[in-house]
Amino acid sequence: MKWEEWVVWYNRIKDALNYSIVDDSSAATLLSTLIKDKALDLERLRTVIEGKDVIVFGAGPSLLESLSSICSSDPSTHARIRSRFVFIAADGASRALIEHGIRPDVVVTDLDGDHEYLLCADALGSIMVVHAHGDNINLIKFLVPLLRNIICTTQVRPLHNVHNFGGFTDGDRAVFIADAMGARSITLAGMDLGSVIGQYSKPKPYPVNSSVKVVKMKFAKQLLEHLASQTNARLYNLSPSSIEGFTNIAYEDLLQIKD
Ligand SMILES: Nc1ncnc2c1ncn2[C@@H]1O[C@H](COP(=O)(O)OP(=O)(O)OP(=O)(O)O)[C@@H](O)[C@H]1O
Ligand SMILES: Nc1nc2c(c(=O)[nH]1)N=C(CO)CN2
Ligand SMILES: [Mg+2]
Repeated sequence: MKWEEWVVWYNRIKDALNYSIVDDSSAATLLSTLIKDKALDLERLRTVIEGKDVIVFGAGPSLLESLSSICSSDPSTHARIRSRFVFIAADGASRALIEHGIRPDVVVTDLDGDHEYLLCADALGSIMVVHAHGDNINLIKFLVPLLRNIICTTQVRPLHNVHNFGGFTDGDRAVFIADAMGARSITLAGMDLGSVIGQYSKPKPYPVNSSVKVVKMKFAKQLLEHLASQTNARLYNLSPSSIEGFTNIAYEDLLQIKD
């Protein structure tokens, strides 16, 4: 999504959730300064995703069912899925993948997922797409120096080494990133959205089913439906949620996705 289009969404989200553009911008500048030229070249991410079929794993209640289906498949099916699809984990979902013995190819995070599993994913070689905002400045200071395979994003105006592909929550931002990197198809798993917050969405400083989280999920759904109206990528959804433009499919259909 181009900046001119994204800034309209950003202002809507900022106003609804009372975010500070000053704090969001300070976080981006901090991340840019911390990372200097340590960030991975964007071509590294494009090489992983361009022309490929991607699964974006969110931390919703249906995540475990999708992972169990993948892991309980016969070995040849499991191997075919693993070789054909790029696995992108949205923050807290990275813990579920690693617990199931699956290394995410990419993790999209604002660093409020389980730190042990974020650091583990980085150590396993996952590309860590780290998002800066006004409410994770301390997490940036603590975790970014510990990460090796890092690409940076912001939700305000991009900098030379901090990108803005659009998207708001880790899950929908992951879809925007996959689309920007030229994914052939994007399938959602664990992207239930709605008001029931999945167990892998690490407890934040608010009760799990808070109104804030529900507002975030609403914006995520609106953004995904907007992306669906613009992208050339084929869009599918293993989650039970209904997201306009994403075709609901059963796990058994996953390998039937045509290019
Ligand atoms: N029902 C759900 N519960 C939790 N996460 C969900 C759900 N449906 C979709 N997701 C996706 O999984 C991602 C999990 O990441 P994470 O728990 O870190 O949330 P987040 O984006 O950082 O939001 P928050 O700031 O509230 O933590 C979310 O960004 C969201 O897009
Ligand atoms: N300022 C601010 N921005 C965000 C926040 C948040 O809590 N505060 N949470 C997000 C979810 O990934 C994305 N962006
Ligand atoms: Mg997060």
